[in-house]
Amino acid sequence: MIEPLLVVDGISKSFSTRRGTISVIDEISLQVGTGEFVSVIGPSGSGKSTLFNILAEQLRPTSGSVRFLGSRQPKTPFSAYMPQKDLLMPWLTVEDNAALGLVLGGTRKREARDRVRQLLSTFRLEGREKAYPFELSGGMRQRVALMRTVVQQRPLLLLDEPFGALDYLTRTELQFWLSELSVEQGLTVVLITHDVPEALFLSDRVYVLSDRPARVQMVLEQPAPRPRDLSYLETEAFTHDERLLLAELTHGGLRQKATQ
Ligand SMILES: Nc1ncnc2c1ncn2[C@@H]1O[C@H](COP(=O)(O)OP(=O)(O)OP(=O)(O)O)[C@@H](O)[C@H]1O
Repeated sequence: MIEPLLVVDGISKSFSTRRGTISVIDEISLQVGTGEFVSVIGPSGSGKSTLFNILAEQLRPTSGSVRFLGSRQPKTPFSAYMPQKDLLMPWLTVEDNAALGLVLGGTRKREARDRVRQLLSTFRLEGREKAYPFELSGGMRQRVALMRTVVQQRPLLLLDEPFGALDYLTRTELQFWLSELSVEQGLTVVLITHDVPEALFLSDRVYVLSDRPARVQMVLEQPAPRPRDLSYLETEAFTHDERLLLAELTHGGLRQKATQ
């Protein structure tokens, strides 16, 4: 039994607006164990970012509970969050951009740079530490942004569509790399994605959300050992689950819309 790190128990979230109260999340429960890779996939506008903001302790649920069970450093958040956009500062070098999260959290610049340098080869950025963002490819920029998140050594990583804006080949290359990295570094990850193959390829478990208000519509376990390689994409388990998920997300969504 994998030690649970995050336990989300029946959380709901609603917002008061001028047009009344809107319910965005409805009784979502999920669990993430130490070292697990979990994906959350759902239709656009279903409430994924709201869920992430709750997991990142930026928002409180209206009801239900979120428990973080791993130990955290005093006064630091439990998770490190990588948003969709890389948010690299154009005037900072690769190493200073990667160190920024640590520096903002109070680590001295020198120590932060040292920690970043130890990760440069893992993130395939050796020799590029003095480069500026405009000198980097899209894939490199995302690796810098991910390094900024990983170097903080928080118990939980929250990745919000990290490869959504990249071209197909770069995205695929980074998915393979992230699969290896997450196992090598023992990362515990929750990933938001719209990309069905990405969710299945990377994850131990995929939570499929319904249209708003988001409920857990389906949970797909992916028991094949990680990291996976190209051959996993040809397995019967993968193609079966890919079809199932696509049907759920398209037909399920359409069915719901038709009855609303
Ligand atoms: N602070 C807020 N006040 C009112 N409504 C909000 C607020 N935050 C989010 N919403 C609404 O909640 C719904 C879900 O938004 P959210 O950004 O969580 O969806 P999402 O699944 O991440 O969308 P996408 O996939 O398009 O990024 C939207 O209808 C949004 O307008």
